[in-house]
Amino acid sequence: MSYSDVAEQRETGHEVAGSTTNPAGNQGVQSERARANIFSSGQHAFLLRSPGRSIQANGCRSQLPSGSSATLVQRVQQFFATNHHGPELLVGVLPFDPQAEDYLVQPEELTYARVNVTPQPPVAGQWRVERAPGVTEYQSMVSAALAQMAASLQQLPTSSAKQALSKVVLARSLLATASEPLDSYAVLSQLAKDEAVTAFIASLPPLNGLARQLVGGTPELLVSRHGHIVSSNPLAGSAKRHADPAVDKAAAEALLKSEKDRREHQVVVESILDNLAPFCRQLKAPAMMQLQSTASMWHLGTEIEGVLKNDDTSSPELAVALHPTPAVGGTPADEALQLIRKLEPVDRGFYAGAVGWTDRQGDGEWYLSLRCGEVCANQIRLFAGAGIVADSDPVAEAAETSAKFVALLSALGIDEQGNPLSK
Ligand SMILES: C=C(O[C@@H]1C=C(C(=O)O)C=C[C@H]1O)C(=O)O
Repeated sequence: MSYSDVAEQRETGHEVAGSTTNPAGNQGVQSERARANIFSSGQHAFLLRSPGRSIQANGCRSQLPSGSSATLVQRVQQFFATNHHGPELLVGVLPFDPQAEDYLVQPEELTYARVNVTPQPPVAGQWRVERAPGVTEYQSMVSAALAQMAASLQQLPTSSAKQALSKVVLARSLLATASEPLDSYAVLSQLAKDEAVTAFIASLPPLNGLARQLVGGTPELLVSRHGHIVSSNPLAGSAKRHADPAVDKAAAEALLKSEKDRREHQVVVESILDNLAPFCRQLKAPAMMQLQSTASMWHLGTEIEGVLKNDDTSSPELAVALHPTPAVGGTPADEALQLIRKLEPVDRGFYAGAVGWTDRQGDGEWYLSLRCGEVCANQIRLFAGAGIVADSDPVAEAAETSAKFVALLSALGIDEQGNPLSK
């Protein structure tokens, strides 16, 4: 039985037998304490809890040989063709940069049962936060991107204006250092309070012998494949949420009407439809973009669904075809990528890449790794980005990145300066 079958049964309320598999054939859903211990023990661990589905994978039975996105489909195919023992599933992370190396493993054991997470106190103690780049530098990066877009448009004859650089997503990062080691599971437990997001923890390749994990709560589905159904839920165009319901509603309405945000969103939808079309015999997206929200942000969103032409098209193949979408990269993708490499001072690593799983049948789910941080010992590096289009305002774009940091910073119990949040 594939993961999709199990998840489908869960969703429809049927009892699921054998929700945990491991080599000894043992069954059982772990206690939350046991789960938290796994995440702090340094062994390989993976947890993905989306609004409808959960998957938890512990241990590393074998690692998929790492490589760039160009070889992912072939490596995954080869893996399932030659590995016959253990769970028929790979879980892990794809980097933002398609030329960088991914990190996927076949776990020792799997749990599909709904993961309930009890909020635990965020890390206590003192924090120091360093910005890279600083806010003023970020605004200069946005101005540089705007200049590049104008130049790109000027260099092309009017008939080719569509090929000009029209969107680039620029990110900034915060390195937060605590006075004691960080507990990724406690950070996840705070993020998971927001039922609108897909909460995740994924082990990353160790750095200088130290265990690292990516922990986050993402609102965005890059792509999923269940049987012959393909789904994607791109978000682009954002506004901060407000405690006052009237102000919050006004912010949402203004976002829905904003010509600049609608254009920013449309670019993403078009790119996804163009890239999915060759794989699909049916493909549909609603004519109108919708408002979608998390606890701290409003977004413009579109739910895209397609029917595959060929059942051999796997979820890694679809993820590679789409990534990086202009929700996290830009358009044209290559030019945007070059500009990101040139302007951003900190390598994105696995931020704005994807986190997810694929099984032997090719089913799988890949979420964009957003609203996340890379945890190592007593540090966490956070990233947040904003889509820059022709009439972007550098000050407003910097403010948008601050708003996107709120989810993670609140989970840590601090503000952007590292001061404790008042209760
Ligand atoms: C890049 C991020 O978010 C992406 C960019 C968005 C935008 O520019 O409006 C909205 C959602 C995400 O697709 C981020 O959260 O860091």
